[in-house]
Amino acid sequence: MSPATPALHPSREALDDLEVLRRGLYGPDAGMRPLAVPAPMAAAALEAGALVVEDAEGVPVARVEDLRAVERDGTDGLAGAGAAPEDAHPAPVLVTGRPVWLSEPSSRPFQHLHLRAPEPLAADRVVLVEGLADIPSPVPDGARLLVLASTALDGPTAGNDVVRAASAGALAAPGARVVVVPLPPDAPDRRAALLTTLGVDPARQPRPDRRAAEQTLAIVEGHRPRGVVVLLTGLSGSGKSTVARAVATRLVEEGTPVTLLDGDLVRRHLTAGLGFSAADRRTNVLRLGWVAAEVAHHGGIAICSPIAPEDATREQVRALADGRGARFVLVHVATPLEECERRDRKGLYAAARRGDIPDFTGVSAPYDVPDHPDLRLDTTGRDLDECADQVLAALVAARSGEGDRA
Ligand SMILES: Nc1ncnc2c1ncn2[C@@H]1O[C@H](COP(=O)(O)OS(=O)(=O)O)[C@@H](OP(=O)(O)O)[C@H]1O
Ligand SMILES: Nc1ncnc2c1ncn2[C@@H]1O[C@H](COP(=O)(O)OP(=O)(O)O)[C@@H](O)[C@H]1O
Repeated sequence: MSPATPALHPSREALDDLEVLRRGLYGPDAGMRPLAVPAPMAAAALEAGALVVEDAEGVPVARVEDLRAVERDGTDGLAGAGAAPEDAHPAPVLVTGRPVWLSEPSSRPFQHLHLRAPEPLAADRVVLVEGLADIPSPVPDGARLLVLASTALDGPTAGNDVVRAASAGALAAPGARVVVVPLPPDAPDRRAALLTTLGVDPARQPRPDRRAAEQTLAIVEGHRPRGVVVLLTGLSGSGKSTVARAVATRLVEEGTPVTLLDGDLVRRHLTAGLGFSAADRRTNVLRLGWVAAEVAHHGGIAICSPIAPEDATREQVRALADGRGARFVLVHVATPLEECERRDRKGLYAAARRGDIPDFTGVSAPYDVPDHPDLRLDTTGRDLDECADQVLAALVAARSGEGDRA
């Protein structure tokens, strides 16, 4: 029997690099950069001959075939092999291979601006933007603002600000356009390959007018409304994470901070070690609810997307939010089981039906349908933007007080 293929969750920089490689933006001959893999996982992966790379949401984005270990200088060999056997934390092993692309990576802020394929950018009009100070003021008409920065949902990243500011500048310049490439930092080789592919000569770039560049970014401060906890509950595959990410993305794009507590991510960090017994699920959802209520207590917006199968536990989360002076919005993502099972994005229903995953919600574990959610959303055949609009409307209503219950 062939050994199972281990799954790695690499750094955001490594995922960014894979995304740019996948789009062909480093040129046709570019290969994969080595990935740092914990030593025990590397040993298992090398034995299996392959490694699956998953993004932060657990979506498999690539399978690395023909796997081999490389030394830090790029030569073949088992990096870290010199670590003493008694070392509890042996150095990570660098591995590389041939990537076979799987699912599209999960969406993120400004994804619609990402360059998806090598494309001539009218080199004489390109302005390279690697930080706020590179954004000319005013932006020349017809400019192509090529932003080399990573954007992300999790936490304030400088990249989000840079893209927002570039977009603001481009709005005022007829014919100007912003394109984003999430180039990893400290990768001069990759930067050079990208610019060659796009036909951009950095030596011929205009010097940016650094005057008042930071002011390009309009930060709306003003009155701070009350915090909100949004709990999206529903079966696996119903669309909780996808809708939650879409809502969070909209908020980030308009400059509103948001904390996204996705079921899978929470289980990897905050509630690592818990299983899927009824008791463990309760603990999982309550811990998540507690953190969300803390975020909302300080005026923030927390969007949570666990299955949260028990009505009583969901009501406890409501009480936690109430207790911290925050508003609570319950969204039932009511996509029927048949549709969730048809989607089966992660292959879990098939495994549950085979009996490989016990206590699987909707198949072999219960789900209490909420009686009176603030919003019920069946995503079957629905446009994601419409679903996000509905959740946003409920969120905005709650934030402004309209959504309060007696
Ligand atoms: N037995 C079983 N039942 C349901 N789900 C399972 C199970 N085992 C693993 N998974 C995966 O875990 C994700 C659900 O975790 P949650 O923390 O949201 O569940 S719960 O609220 O504690 O019930 C769920 O993710 P989503 O598909 O995003 O909902 C599954 O990927
Ligand atoms: N309107 C929609 N809203 C959300 N997801 C949708 C919609 N239409 C189709 N889908 C698809 O359904 C799947 C939902 O998966 P996911 O968001 O991970 O669900 P969950 O987090 O509930 O397990 C994704 O593959 C998504 O592309």
